[in-house]
Amino acid sequence: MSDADSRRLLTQDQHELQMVRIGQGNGTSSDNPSVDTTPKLSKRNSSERSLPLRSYSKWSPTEQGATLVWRDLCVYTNVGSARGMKRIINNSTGAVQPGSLMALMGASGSGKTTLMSTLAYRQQGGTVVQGDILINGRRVGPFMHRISGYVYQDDLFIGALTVLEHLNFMANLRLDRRVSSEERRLIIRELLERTGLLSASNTRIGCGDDEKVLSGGERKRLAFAVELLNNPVILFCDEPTTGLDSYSAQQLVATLHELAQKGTTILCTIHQPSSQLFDNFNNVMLLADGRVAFTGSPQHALSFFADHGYYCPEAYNPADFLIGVLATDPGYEQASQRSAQHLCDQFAVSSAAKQRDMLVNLEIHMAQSGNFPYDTELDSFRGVAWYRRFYVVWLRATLTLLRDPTVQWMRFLQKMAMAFIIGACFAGTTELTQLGVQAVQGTIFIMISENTYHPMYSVLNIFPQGFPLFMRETRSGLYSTAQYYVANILAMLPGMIIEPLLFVVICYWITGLRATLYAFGITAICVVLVMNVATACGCFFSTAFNSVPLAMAYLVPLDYIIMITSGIFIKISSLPVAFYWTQFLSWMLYANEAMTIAQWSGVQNITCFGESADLPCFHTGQDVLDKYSFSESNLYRNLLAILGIYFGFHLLGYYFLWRRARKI
Ligand SMILES: Nc1ncnc2c1ncn2[C@@H]1O[C@H](COP(=O)(O)OP(=O)(O)OP(=O)(O)O)[C@@H](O)[C@H]1O
Repeated sequence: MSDADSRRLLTQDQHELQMVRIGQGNGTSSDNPSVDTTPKLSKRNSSERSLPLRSYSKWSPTEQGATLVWRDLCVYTNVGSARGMKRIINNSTGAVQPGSLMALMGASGSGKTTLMSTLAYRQQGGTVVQGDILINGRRVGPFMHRISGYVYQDDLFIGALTVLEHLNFMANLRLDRRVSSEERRLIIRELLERTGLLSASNTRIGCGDDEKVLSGGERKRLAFAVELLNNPVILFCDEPTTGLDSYSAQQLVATLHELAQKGTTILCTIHQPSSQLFDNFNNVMLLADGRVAFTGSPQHALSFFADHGYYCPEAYNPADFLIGVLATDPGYEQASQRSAQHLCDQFAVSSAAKQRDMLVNLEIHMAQSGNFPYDTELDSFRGVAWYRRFYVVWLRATLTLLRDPTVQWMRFLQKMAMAFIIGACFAGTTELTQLGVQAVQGTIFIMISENTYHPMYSVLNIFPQGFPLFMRETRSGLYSTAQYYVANILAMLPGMIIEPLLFVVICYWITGLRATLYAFGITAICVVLVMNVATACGCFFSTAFNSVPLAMAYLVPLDYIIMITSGIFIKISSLPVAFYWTQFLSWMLYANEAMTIAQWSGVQNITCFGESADLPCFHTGQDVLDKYSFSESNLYRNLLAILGIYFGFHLLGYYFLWRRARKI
């Protein structure tokens, strides 16, 4: 019998629904909730899981396990100013108890990810949540990041790191500050063993085109290992088996089952699990278009569907059957939506729904009537100090830079090659003659532009590329936007000093510019500042725009403005009034003036053209400075101005990153 046929079979006689217990094996024995009869559920001892209701005396998910309930939950998302808000989750009510492994299933687009991320307090920015979500009677809040783990559908890692390094960084950011480094090492080792990653601990995670990278299954297991670091009492997994072969998927779900048996509450969205995989779940919630079509045990799901005319054929995968009934058939959209909605209506008035509501109402009642301190357990956690977080983020950014040849080494080699080429082109031309003046000014301009354009464009990708991971980690409270931004800038800084310095050393001496320590020092300082300010400008554009092409589209006109006002192409005093302000942004102008002063200050003996006394001639360095409207007294002002622009761009860069992080 085909799936479509089975879906259309109507029931002959309606069975009375069996009472569905929410949380198989967990009897709701506490009829008198005022008595604290709950045994302390050591999270790691499944034999003590007989009583699901928490104690009334205190709030302690670690001891009692986490009971997650939600009632009348609606989630709306903003779909643009013209279309307003779209309801994605529609009056959903449900409960998951300690020790249960619940599968959240439904057709694609039914709202599984949205529901789960909302329950985990990790919903997208711009969504509006209505209704109650409680953990052991306490409304969910930022504390969820501390007591829960969330394995995302798409794994995001820094490919340059090894498995062990990644776990170390995460342990440093997530674990209590009092966990010693030896304990941390043992925790990581245990997790590597548990997730079968021990042999891959020194393998680079990789990012696809690397030679040695983790397989899809290993990446998934690494994502799990990270989430298990701080021993979460509740674990959310978004399609953890997608992309895995059946053996890896089976192993992964078996690990989840084991975890659940030890008392962890697990909620897991899953796509078309095999029958064998499906057997591991002791609870299932079925969604159709944001509504709950069923919640309870998988066996009861099948009998509920059968009661309403949908028989699962023998030897047919029950998970496929349940999802198939709720899915929209192409060509029969309205009919299949109507039948799914009908099932949702039937479930809403079923005894299974009433049983679920009892537990949910009891938890909400306890939340409203209970009078016990909530924060005692959370207060005992000591997060990592801010400077330690900063150090870890900086170290990670530095390692990433060092290991990514396209960011650091290629650029470095290219810069050295350019220094030799420029030096060779101008070698022997920078004499104290009229032609020498042109050659010196040309060398200065080339040195400035070489250290402006390439660095500026090469960092455009830095923030967009790391943005998804940054968002995920910053939302989990691992670090702040400021820590991330400054750590990344500081990680780049050594390269941004060493690279231009080597460039100047090579280029300056090959071209034969003015051989005094003063002139060389000022030139070197200017070139270092120019490279840093250009990078700061690139960072600003990379945080202000969503994509590199968009950032480039706006950066190119700015480049021209800065170049035109560099003092080489037009005398600044003759700029049209409308463009007069542009010179204040031009670090090329400030650097050009400072480097020109360093080359020509105090020079008295420039040789004139021999042939004609009528030709214009620079006799002294002052003549050269006058030609460009430069003034010796501006030297230090120029250096300070470049520094000012540098900080200005970074402040703007930080501001835009902060703004984007807040919006999403
Ligand atoms: N930010 C958003 N803006 C507009 N629509 C959204 C947004 N987020 C989710 N949706 C819509 O809400 C519905 C539910 O999305 P969700 O990702 O929760 O479904 P899902 O069941 O997890 O799907 P899948 O199994 O394919 O991952 C989809 O129709 C989706 O297009």
